[in-house]
Amino acid sequence: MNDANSSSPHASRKQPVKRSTSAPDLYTGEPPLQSAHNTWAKVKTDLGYALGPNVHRSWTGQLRVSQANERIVTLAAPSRFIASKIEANYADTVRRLWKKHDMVAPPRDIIFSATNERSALASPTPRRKAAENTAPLHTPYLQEVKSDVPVPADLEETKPTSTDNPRDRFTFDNFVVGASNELAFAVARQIASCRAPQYNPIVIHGANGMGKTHLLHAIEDAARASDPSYRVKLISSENFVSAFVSSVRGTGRDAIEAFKASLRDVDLLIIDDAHFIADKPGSQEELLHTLVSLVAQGRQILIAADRHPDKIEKASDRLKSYLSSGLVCRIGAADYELRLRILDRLIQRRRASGNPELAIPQNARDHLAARMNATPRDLEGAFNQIVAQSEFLGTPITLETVQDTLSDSRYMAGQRLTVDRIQRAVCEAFGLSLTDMVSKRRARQIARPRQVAMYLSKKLTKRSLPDIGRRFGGRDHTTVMHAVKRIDELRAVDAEFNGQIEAVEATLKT
Ligand SMILES: Nc1ncnc2c1ncn2[C@@H]1O[C@H](COP(=O)(O)OP(=O)(O)OP(=O)(O)O)[C@@H](O)[C@H]1O
Repeated sequence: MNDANSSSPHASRKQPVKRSTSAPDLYTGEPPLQSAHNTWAKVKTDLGYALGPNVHRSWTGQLRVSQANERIVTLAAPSRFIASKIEANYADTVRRLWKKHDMVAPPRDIIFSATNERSALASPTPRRKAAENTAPLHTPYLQEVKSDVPVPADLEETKPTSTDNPRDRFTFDNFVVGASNELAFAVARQIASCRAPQYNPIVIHGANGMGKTHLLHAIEDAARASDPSYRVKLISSENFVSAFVSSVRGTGRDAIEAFKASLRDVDLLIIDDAHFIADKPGSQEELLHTLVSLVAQGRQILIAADRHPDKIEKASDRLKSYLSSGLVCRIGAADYELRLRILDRLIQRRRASGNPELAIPQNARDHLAARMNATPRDLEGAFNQIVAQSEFLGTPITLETVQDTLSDSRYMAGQRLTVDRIQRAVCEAFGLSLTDMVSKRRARQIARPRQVAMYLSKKLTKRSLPDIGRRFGGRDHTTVMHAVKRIDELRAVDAEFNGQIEAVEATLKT
């Protein structure tokens, strides 16, 4: 469990641990290549949102994991041209998302190479072969922690530059503060000051893409900078679950004790995406014990989740009430003003990192901020799409190009709808709980709104009928088909009912 202690710089300095570069992942027990494939699958999904489907399909979507060891993951593109474009424009995003999905033991470097896709995927090539086949374009660090294991000479072609570090982006300075996030921001600054906890545990919640992970990383870095002896651990709940499960499956009590020690030997424990732990009772119990024990010792706990702890279905009542017992703060939707300021910050950053000439006229900015009434992540995705298009095609950004991109993209809130969002909107409109929505109950006042949600899911998302059925308590696709048909019929004959559905649709599109 060495990595679990890696948040203590002293620990790693005192006892440098030499490990085989092909050792299994300490938390999942998977071989590095398998682990990299799994992480890449998650990163790819996020890239589709972050960069937009078109950019992703043309560039990052063409990457494949070709090699991986504990420290270096090589992503291979079909050609050197594509690899170099990705390195120049999207590497930062790939590295940041990789770190997000592999918080516990991220590789130190991610390399973009041009290589023969098929042979690279067929099997991990020996090092010499890698030197022949791959042409790494860059080797930036994913984390500053130095390893005592020498980097293979063939992979140490170029040295990192400080601007390559994705963590540079997730700072307090880069976080734009507005009415919807000022409480979370103030709380984050307070936590990063490493003072004795005033509130404990602290929960920051908000919908996806609202900046929770950004704040968590900012806290982690600022706390370490302000007091290097302050031990901070930031872990996603997914990694918590994997680590816990492998410790339980590991060899005897030692593995479990090591797991516990790794999480309890900290001054600040930060857990991201806590809602993922919801339907895992064993992990929930362990998490609760960890939190109680740390709080009792005066250690600070910070949890991020996509909703208020009370609303995390399938979380135990004890966990919910414990999480709600400290300070709970919400990051709400960004208003127009905030979106405009985030956009300005994105422009500044792009100017500083490779495109000093970048110009977006005020009317195009206004349009972008006004239309992108979704999350900061969506705004960033649309911005990346517009800027990439202009950079690749060498055309200026104008109101028309922005309008064109937005109308032809999936960035608008209405097109990024999820079944979950639709279910929540319908529940709110029809005064029903989410538990009822996905329950087996067939009372009319529950079954009808459920049908409405199924109907809207079919109409407004790209999910298949079986997929939608699964998200409604494991129902069959024929049930969804029936719902779609029934709601269509009712809309045609019942104006009031039709009006209700139009109102829900309108809410979903704002
Ligand atoms: N207030 C803000 N100022 C500047 N950038 C922001 C702000 N809020 C979010 N962002 C940016 O939006 C993107 C998404 O943020 P982040 O990943 O932190 O969201 P999240 O709430 O953790 O989402 P998820 O729950 O899906 O993990 C990041 O690139 C982040 O830097």
